[in-house]
Amino acid sequence: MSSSFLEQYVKRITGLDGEAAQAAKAHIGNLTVPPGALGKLEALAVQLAGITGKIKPSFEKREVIIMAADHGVCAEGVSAFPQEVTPQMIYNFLSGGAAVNVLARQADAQVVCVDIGVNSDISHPELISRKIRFGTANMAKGPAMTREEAEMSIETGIRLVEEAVQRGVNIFVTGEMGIGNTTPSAAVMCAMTHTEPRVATGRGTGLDDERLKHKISVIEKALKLNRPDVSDPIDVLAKVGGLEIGGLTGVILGAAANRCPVVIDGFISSAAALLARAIAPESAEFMVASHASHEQGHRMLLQALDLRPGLDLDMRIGEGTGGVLALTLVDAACRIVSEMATFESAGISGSGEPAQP
Ligand SMILES: Cc1cc2ncn([C@H]3O[C@H](COP(=O)(O)O)[C@@H](O)[C@H]3O)c2cc1C
Ligand SMILES: O=C(O)c1cccnc1
Repeated sequence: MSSSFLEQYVKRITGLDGEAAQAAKAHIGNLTVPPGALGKLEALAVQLAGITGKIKPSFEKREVIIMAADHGVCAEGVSAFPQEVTPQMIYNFLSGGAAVNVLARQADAQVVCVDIGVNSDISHPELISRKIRFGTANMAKGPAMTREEAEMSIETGIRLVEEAVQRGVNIFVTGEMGIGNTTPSAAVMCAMTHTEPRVATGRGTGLDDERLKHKISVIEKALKLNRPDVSDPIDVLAKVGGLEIGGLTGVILGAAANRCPVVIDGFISSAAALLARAIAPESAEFMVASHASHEQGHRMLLQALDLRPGLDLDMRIGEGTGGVLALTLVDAACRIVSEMATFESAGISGSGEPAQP
């Protein structure tokens, strides 16, 4: 990494608070259920304690950051939808009508939409304009962007999180919009996890068999042509990534540096998580997996991240939808530790005592 900002910034990211995590584990062990019976919710409660240093945390101020950008590789016909859907959906987000808006309202989360690289001029009083360039270049013909632009995208995500933390936000959800973005996400996954494109690549918005085959060949071509240095996440991002993927990498790093949980949405967000972890391994400890997307490759990607998703709803849309839905699991984990009775307080016999004949 050559950026001195990033190099300095990631030094702030340190691991979980082991003492708080241990205390939460001990507390959960006393709750009125058989040991371990609350499954992943217990693990989540322990993680949240380790993240915040509090046994009974709560997350009132939640934000889903939707990074929006376009992709030059769309010229190869890798998406079932045209590129103009990216700005059209941005206006939909800003007027509250998209799937993520509905689910965010249910979860009481604020939706923030960022133009980090949309290929057209868009303006709206509520749109955060941080355009780095008008879409990436076509990675099937050369690098998607320069190293400087890749670094700038990460820095943009970090700065947005820093501003949000100043406003009191204490949990983040990753979201994105960018027609074509399952293609660079699959390419990033291939590079970072040494996976074959035919395994990592899915249908995105709904490609048929023939177009899926073509998408796989475009990703193979892009990887062969650009030869991303797999030991250098910024090089991978610059050569075969996307501006929103970089922005989300920054959101994850920013959340980790501020000791906030960051709920990882679907396939695109998980590709960003791979990059964040490669830049700062301890950032992984702040990630909460939301759902297993229906997109091919996502389960394998989550496995590579060592993340276990809480939800499995066959969703394949991104935007942050799975992430905001999973806030209910975060709330559940928080409520269990703060509201449940213990064996002692409820006067219930623990498993250590012999059963009455
Ligand atoms: C109407 C509409 C709304 C969306 N919301 C998220 N995506 C999702 O689909 C796109 C990725 O799929 P692909 O790589 O196949 O283009 C991204 O924009 C992603 O956010 C949408 C896509 C569409 C068409
Ligand atoms: O899992 C996702 O994030 C996803 C899947 C398909 C299309 N867009 C997003």
